[in-house]
Amino acid sequence: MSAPSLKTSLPSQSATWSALKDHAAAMSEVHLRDLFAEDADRFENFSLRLDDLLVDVSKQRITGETLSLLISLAEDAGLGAARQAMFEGSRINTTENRAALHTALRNRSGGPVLYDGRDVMPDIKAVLTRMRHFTDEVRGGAWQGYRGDVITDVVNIGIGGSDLGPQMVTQALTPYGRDGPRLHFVSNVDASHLMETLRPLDAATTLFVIASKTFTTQETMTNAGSARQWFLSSGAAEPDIARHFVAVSTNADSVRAFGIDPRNMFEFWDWVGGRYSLWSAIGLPIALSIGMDAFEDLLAGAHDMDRHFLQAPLKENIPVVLALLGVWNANFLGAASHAVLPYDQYLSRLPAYLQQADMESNGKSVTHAGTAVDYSTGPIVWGEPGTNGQHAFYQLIHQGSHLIPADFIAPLESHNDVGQHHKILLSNVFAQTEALMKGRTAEEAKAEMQAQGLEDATLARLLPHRVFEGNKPSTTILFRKLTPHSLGRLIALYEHKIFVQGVIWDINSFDQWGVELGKQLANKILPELDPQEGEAAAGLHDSSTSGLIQHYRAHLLASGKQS
Ligand SMILES: O=P(O)(O)OC[C@H]1O[C@H](O)[C@H](O)[C@@H](O)[C@@H]1O
Repeated sequence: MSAPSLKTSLPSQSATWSALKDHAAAMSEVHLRDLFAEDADRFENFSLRLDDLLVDVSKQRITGETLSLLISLAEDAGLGAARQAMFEGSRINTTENRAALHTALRNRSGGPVLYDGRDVMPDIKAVLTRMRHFTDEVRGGAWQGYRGDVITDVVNIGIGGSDLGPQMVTQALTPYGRDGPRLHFVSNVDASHLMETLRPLDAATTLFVIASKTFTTQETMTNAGSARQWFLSSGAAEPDIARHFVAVSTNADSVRAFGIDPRNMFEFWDWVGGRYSLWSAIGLPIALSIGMDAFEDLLAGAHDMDRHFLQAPLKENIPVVLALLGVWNANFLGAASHAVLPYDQYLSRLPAYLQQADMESNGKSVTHAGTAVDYSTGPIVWGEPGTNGQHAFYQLIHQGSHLIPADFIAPLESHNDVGQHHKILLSNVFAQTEALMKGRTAEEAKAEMQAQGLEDATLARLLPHRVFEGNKPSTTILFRKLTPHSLGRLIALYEHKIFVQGVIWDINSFDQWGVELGKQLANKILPELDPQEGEAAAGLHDSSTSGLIQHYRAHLLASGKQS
């Protein structure tokens, strides 16, 4: 299918956008406390469910009218057709002329998915079968290292989408990975990352997964080359590389050129975006850790969310509603950022994962047609697990000068049912969302200080500091337990949320041209760092960049490390 046609006007020029602006102005004096006071069923009226997943949006600054207007905005944007186009393999990534078919990777329907008239499902299934065979062999001990040992450690070398997804998921599913090899992730080109990871490892029992969609990424190729050297310096010979290096890529030629046998390559395709690729062979480290059955549960969880996203009416559609609330908060209430606060230590990399998923997707300033937008697009995504964040940056969320909508994410059951820990954890989730919503009025703060017996003068001095405005929006996402299935569903929920926002803002969520310039300049500067190259840096750059280059070259000369 070809790309959808380009729009000629901005969404901000629509009548619905104006109506939303008027509505936001009318809502500006309304406090969340009033909305709860007016509607005893607000929780029921503004929470969404899918099986054991509960998404409570009642603490968002919305009314029924807000949601209706936002749904009109989604309809104006042609969300239904756009969603269909993505699932059906249209080339919705218009600047790279590609589809974004990550949903096919987890398609469990048994039906075909056509791309350019060809069903992609047989290729997907073939790779899944190869992944099953390989991971069974490694986990079962049939795959042996060059000295006949079982593999005890797997090092994934990749960056961005070839690192964050597998790393976040592997960590999140630690309880399911106890019978698999230990997983390590090396991404940074800073050699300290690689060397500290390799230091305790034995080359004879270590398997490297070189993960790169393009197989040209500077960091990954540099780390992979050094890992190969480390491996060979352990006493292994060139032919032993076949037992210890596998590749995950779309680029068979470069894999071969690197010296990895294409039989040890797990393929994926250009219609899988890097940040949407954990469902493909990029998920190999996940499958090595938790086993292929559990990996397929992860896919099944994502597929459940895909079906919900495709089928549920817009106002009951969880990714759609979360996307619309993000638009409301960003474009009509002025929020520039969005906090992701998982109350689950296993999900500690979720904020980092969602930073790439969201900010690389929706950090754009022109529409599909190339017109500059006059509204804000993707928010700054950040966060840390609770309760840690409460003792660090929550102060700013409660009393700072920025409006920071937050997602609180928590399972009802812990994998470590010890004492009161989980109840304490959940009591903090509920308390934080309540405090953010309600705040503390001057009367309440005064009464509390009077009860503490503070003198009038002290009370008057402290009062402004002890008042909380409240009215801070949050969403609470609860589910029974963190499992491969519930995690797959949660990730797909965020993927679709990001997609819907891209549709509303009329931006291409699937390219990342902004990353290119820095890469190009780094490649240009690298040879200039060599002091043997004369005065290479002079005149080629601005005075700051040249000055920094010269400073480093002078250091190399002075320290005698010329090359
Ligand atoms: O998988 P690779 O081709 O090595 O790419 C790794 C990453 O690098 C790029 O800079 C992109 O911005 C990311 O979207 C991508 O995930």
